[in-house]
Amino acid sequence: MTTKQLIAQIHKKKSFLCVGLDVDLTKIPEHLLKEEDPIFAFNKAIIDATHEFCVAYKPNTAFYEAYGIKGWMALEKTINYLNTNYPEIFTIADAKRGDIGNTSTMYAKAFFDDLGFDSVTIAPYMGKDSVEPFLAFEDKHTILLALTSNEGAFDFQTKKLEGTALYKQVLETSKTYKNAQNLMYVVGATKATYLQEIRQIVPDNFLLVPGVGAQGGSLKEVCNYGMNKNVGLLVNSSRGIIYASKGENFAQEAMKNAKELQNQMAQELARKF
Ligand SMILES: O=C(O)c1cc(=O)[nH]c(=O)n1[C@@H]1O[C@H](COP(=O)(O)O)[C@@H](O)[C@H]1O
Repeated sequence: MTTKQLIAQIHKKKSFLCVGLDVDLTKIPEHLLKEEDPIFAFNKAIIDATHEFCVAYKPNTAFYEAYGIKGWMALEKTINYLNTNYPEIFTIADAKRGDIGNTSTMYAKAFFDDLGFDSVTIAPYMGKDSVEPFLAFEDKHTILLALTSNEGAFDFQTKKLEGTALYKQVLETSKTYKNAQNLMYVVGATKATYLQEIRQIVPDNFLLVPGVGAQGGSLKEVCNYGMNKNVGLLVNSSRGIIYASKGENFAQEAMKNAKELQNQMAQELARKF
C-alpha cells in the first residue's frame, strides 16, 4: 500500500488507529481454546469486529513465535485473511529485526515477499547496511525504532553522543539512506512531549505511536505535538482493545473500545482538517 492510499483511508474512516494483534492464549476467551486454531479464530473475530474503526493491524511476531510452528501458521493465516478480505488495511509485522546486510535481506523477504506485509518494524542499532535491505523493497515501508515507549528508552536513546541525543541521530542519519522516503518511525505515546522536536527533524514521515491504552500514553498529546499536514500518525493500541472482555462478547467489547478511540481520533482530525 502506498502512503497516499494510507492517507486516503485515514480521511475516509476518520481514523488513524492501528489495532495490535498481540495474542496471548492465557488472555483469550476460554471457549476459543477448543478451536483448531485458537489464535486465528481470535484474530478473525477481532478483525471482523474492529476493521471499520481502524486503518492498520499490527501483529507482534513474538506472540506467534512463542507458540512455535502453530503460532507462525496462525500469523500466516492472519495476514492472508487481512490481505484477502480487507486489502485497504495497512499491515505491520512488528518483528523489530535488523542484522548484517545479507541476513536483513532474508528478513525482508520473509515479511514482505513470503508473508506479504506492507511494513516491518526494524531496530536501527546496526546502522545503514542493516536497514537498506528493507528499504530496497520500494513498495513497502520500513518502520525504524526512534524513541520507544518503555522506561529503557532512557538507557541509550536519549543519551547524547557528540552533543546530540541518539534517537535524533537515528532520525537524521536514516534520512540519508537509499529510498528513505519509505521510512516511518516508532515514537512511544508515553514520550509525546518529544514529538515537537521530532517533527522538526522528520516533518513528513509517518510515525507509528504505540503506548496509548495499557501503557497510559495520551492520544490528545500525541495529536497536539505529532500530527502533520498528512496526519502522519498511526496510533496503536493492543491490550486496550483486544482484551476488552474475556467473555463470549469479546469481539463486541473490542469493537466498543476501538470505536471509542476512533471517535476521539475523528474529533482530532476535525480540529485540524
Ligand atoms: O514497535 C512497537 O510497536 C512498539 C514500540 C514501542 O516503543 N513500544 C511498544 O509498546 N511497541 C509495541 O506496541 C504494542 C503495545 O501494546 P499495548 O501496550 O498492549 O497497547 C506491543 O506490541 C509492543 O511491542
